[in-house]
Amino acid sequence: MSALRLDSVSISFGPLHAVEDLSIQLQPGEVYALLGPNGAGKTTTLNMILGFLRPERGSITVAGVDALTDPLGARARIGYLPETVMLHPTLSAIENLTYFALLAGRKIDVTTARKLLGEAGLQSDAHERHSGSFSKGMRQKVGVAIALAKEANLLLLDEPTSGLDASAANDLSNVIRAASSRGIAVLMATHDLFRVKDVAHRLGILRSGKLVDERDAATLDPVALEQLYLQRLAS
Ligand SMILES: Nc1ncnc2c1ncn2[C@@H]1O[C@H](COP(=O)(O)OP(=O)(O)OP(=O)(O)O)[C@@H](O)[C@H]1O
Repeated sequence: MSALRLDSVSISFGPLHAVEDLSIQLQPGEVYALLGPNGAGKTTTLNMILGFLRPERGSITVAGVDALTDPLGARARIGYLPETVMLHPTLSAIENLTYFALLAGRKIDVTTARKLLGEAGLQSDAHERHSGSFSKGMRQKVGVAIALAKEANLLLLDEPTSGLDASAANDLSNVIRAASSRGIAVLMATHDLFRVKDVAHRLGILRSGKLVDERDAATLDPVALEQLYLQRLAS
């Protein structure tokens, strides 16, 4: 069974075709990078998978659950990392994680919380500090732990490395590889071509809401990937 399947999905905002006839399929453990310039439709695609937006046409299933007829069931199988992770500033990393995990229906103890934060790359001396003092990279690591806590079939990552330093971005690559090796599929919307080469198995290029190319990432070296990307945006 596919971890994610989009068949001929389309959505418009007034006269704008934000996503048109988009079909993508991810197998368990597969890491798929959705590339495209600003306004290409990447976030809109993630929002349709999450059930925040309803496509006008097409179908979406998450681990076999129809996301259009059962959006809550589909969302229960998704761990989502938004571009900007919002935490309660007066709560510690552990308290934020246990709180948001509970909202998602999972009760986790402190030992599990520490383990998840460690897997996400947050140093142990930050686990009990108030998150109000955290850098973007640290907040994002708590967000990763929250997404992992759901034990989802699919991780959706929106621009996961934007604004991160090289070390934090590398930590994120490790998290993605570990999730993939446990059979979790990962769909990430990104502009970060280096990260795509680093972790993705497959990539798709969106332009004006249409998938204009799809490749195995292993077939391209970083220079060829950049050339392909620029060509597809120009042609
Ligand atoms: N709620 C909305 N109402 C009207 N237009 C919208 C809405 N959401 C997105 N759009 C438009 O749909 C198009 C796709 O936007 P989207 O945010 O999906 O692009 P993106 O590829 O994620 O871009 P970025 O890389 O800048 O995040 C854009 O032209 C955007 O202005």
